[in-house]
Amino acid sequence: MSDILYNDIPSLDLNDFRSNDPERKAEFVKALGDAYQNIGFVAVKNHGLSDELQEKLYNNVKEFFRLDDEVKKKYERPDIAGQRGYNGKMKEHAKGRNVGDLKEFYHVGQPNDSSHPLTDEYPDNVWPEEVPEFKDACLHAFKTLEQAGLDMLSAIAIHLGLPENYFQNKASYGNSILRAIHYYPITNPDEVPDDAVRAAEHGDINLITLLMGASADGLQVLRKDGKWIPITALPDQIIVNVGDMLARLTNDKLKSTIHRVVNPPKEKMNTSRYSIPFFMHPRSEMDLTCLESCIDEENPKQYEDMTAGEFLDQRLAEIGLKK
Ligand SMILES: O=C(O)CCC(=O)C(=O)O
Ligand SMILES: [Fe+2]
Repeated sequence: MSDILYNDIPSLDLNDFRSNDPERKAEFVKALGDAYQNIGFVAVKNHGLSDELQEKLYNNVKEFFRLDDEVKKKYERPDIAGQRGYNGKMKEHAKGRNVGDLKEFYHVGQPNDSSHPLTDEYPDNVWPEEVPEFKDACLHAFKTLEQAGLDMLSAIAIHLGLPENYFQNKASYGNSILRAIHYYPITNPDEVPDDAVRAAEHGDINLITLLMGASADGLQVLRKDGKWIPITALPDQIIVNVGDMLARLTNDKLKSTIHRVVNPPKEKMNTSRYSIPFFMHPRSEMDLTCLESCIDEENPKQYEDMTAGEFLDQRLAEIGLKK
């Protein structure tokens, strides 16, 4: 299985897993496990986000990014490493790089829930007063993607031989982030640094990422033979990929595959691209120590023991968001 070179990422139907038909469920888990041990990415339909919700979300996100930079800057929160609110152009760079990405983005985190004991762990969300429906659309998408993510993690747990509910109390009400990204138009390509790109190659930090909007050109994944494969999701699919936290926990049995967003050709540099990833994080206290079942003579332990919170802090410093 691990020798296969995919030309495209596998497509799955989340309703197969959500059905009570043991055969459909088992086939879903098998296909997911095979894909995650190989290329680390799948495309998934029946994720629960309706067309109406996606349209409402994108309309509000576009309206926000159309505001003047001076207005958007009111919503910056450098004191919390930009983990809520607006992050300006070229602020973030991939680990190991100095040049910032050609993007601006807005972070929405776990909403406060006074009935939850962890509510004080999370900073308050920031909402733009100029776009009144932004809040409602983001929170609705957050909760829908969180549920889809929990279902994906149940399937991953089964694949790993863990109890189906292994991730539930670790990843429900976790430190997840919905990130609305605007890859802004470049009117004068000569003005940006030669090596600046929309999103330089990177692995995601979190457990899994659920990505809305990969139907637009630009996203590519690095296949293990070194070839970049363009991702072309259908409009009714989201992309779900393994992040570095899940790779750590599984001692790289599940692959956090390097990916990037390339610039359009010069004549199209003055166009926008939007995407909305949901970075599914566990609660900060989750222990990411490699699972014993993923360590053997052929696969010696790759990572030191760390909690999710410690790993996140380390990475935020490495990508320029935390000083
Ligand atoms: O914009 C995309 O299609 C992907 C973005 C991404 O990889 C990220 O934000 O981690
Ligand atoms: Fe990413």
